[in-house]
Amino acid sequence: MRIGLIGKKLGHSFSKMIHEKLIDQPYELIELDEQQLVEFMETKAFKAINVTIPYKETVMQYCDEIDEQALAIHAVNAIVNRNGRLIATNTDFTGLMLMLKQHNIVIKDKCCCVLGTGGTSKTAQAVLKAMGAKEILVAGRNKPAPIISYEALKQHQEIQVFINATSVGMYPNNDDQIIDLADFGQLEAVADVIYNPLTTRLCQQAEELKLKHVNGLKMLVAQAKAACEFFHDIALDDEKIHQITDEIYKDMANIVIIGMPSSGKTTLSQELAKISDKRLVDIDEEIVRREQRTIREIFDTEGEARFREIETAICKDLAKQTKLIISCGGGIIKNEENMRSLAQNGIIFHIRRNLDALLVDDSRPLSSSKERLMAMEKERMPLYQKYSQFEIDNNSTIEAALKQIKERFDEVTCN
Ligand SMILES: Nc1ncnc2c1ncn2[C@@H]1O[C@H](COP(=O)(O)OP(=O)(O)OP(=O)(O)O)[C@@H](O)[C@H]1O
Ligand SMILES: O=C(O)C1=C[C@@H](O)[C@@H](O)[C@H](O)C1
Ligand SMILES: [Mg+2]
Repeated sequence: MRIGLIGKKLGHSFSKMIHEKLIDQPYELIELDEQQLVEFMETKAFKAINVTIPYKETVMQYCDEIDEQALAIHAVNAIVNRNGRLIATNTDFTGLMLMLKQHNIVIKDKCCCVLGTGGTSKTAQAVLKAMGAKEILVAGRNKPAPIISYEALKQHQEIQVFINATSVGMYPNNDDQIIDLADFGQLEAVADVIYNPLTTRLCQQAEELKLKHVNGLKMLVAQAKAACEFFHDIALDDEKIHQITDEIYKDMANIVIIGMPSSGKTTLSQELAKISDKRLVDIDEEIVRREQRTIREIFDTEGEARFREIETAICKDLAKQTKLIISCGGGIIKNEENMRSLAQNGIIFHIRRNLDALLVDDSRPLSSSKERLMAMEKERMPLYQKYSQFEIDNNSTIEAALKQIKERFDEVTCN
């Protein structure tokens, strides 16, 4: 009997990967159109299923028992077939609650606001209620009161916690952000249900403002863990949630390599690619490939400003992808926007090599003499440091630098 996830489009789902890490049992992604759904539910030819968009409400009519939470939310995401009886629950509820608790996001007696009015918003509202929120505000577009418009939200200075239950900021619209967190003086924490990108703009701003924040990957894993327990009637350790979230985070994350010209970025990126299953891309090479001309030609004919524009466009495009090793041009840090984009899915390593070892290169206008390199280092070093999570000393062997990168990468956890 089958176990898996049903939904309309499942190409991007992580559920198979997560469930197979939770328990040694096959888990299928089962795409169904509306017609196929009816047959699938009527024949009950499954042992247990998760349900995702757009069928979380539709499946309710086939269930024999639906628990209180799922009824209150009016959505089901997990169904188990017990001798022909379909028993249903909503583990998104459990997942979101676990995620908030594990990140010490206090809800009790707080004024909370859910962004969005769809199914996930209903789940979030139910969780906040169950966790004892003092007040639950809901913001949405073109909806009558009590839904608050995004424009009017600023008037609610009492908000302490936001939960983003919209898809604003989700791939491929990674630059979008639904509200400006700086408008809210009492704000303590932000939870975002989105997990692609790994860090949304909203979470990036929360980080800048030193607010507690958490992304949707943990919720996804936590709801899968609850579903797995429900399906197999077992109890799993909560620690599994952290462990699997971190594994997926590291698996998906890009490794971004920055540093001064000739500090060793390309060499180290190539070595890294040999020992990982991430795909190597070099932004400078990508520019040449897409533009069909050399960087020198772009500089000479259209100037540095135009080169930087092209670099930013390609950088943003690559930054949206996952599982890459991105070797950057030395000047990538000149534009803050580049670094914000790269940080959404990336772990950024700064390769540091002593000025004496850097190559003077006549053919490069910006590093054509020792003096120019020195001036460049003075200008850029604070930026390399500001934008990197880890600094890697590359003054010994390549192997030694590679070892540092591997060790630092192993330490990384999903926030
Ligand atoms: N630890 C090291 N030991 C010896 N040689 C090194 C070391 N690191 C880098 N190099 C050498 O320095 C030169 C520049 O390295 P590489 O091309 O990887 O740098 P880069 O940062 O990619 O430079 P660019 O800014 O041109 O892209 C290469 O010849 C490389 O072999
Ligand atoms: O994308 C997915 O794999 C899922 C998303 C949510 O709807 C979950 O409720 C569902 O169990 C799995
Ligand atoms: Mg290089």
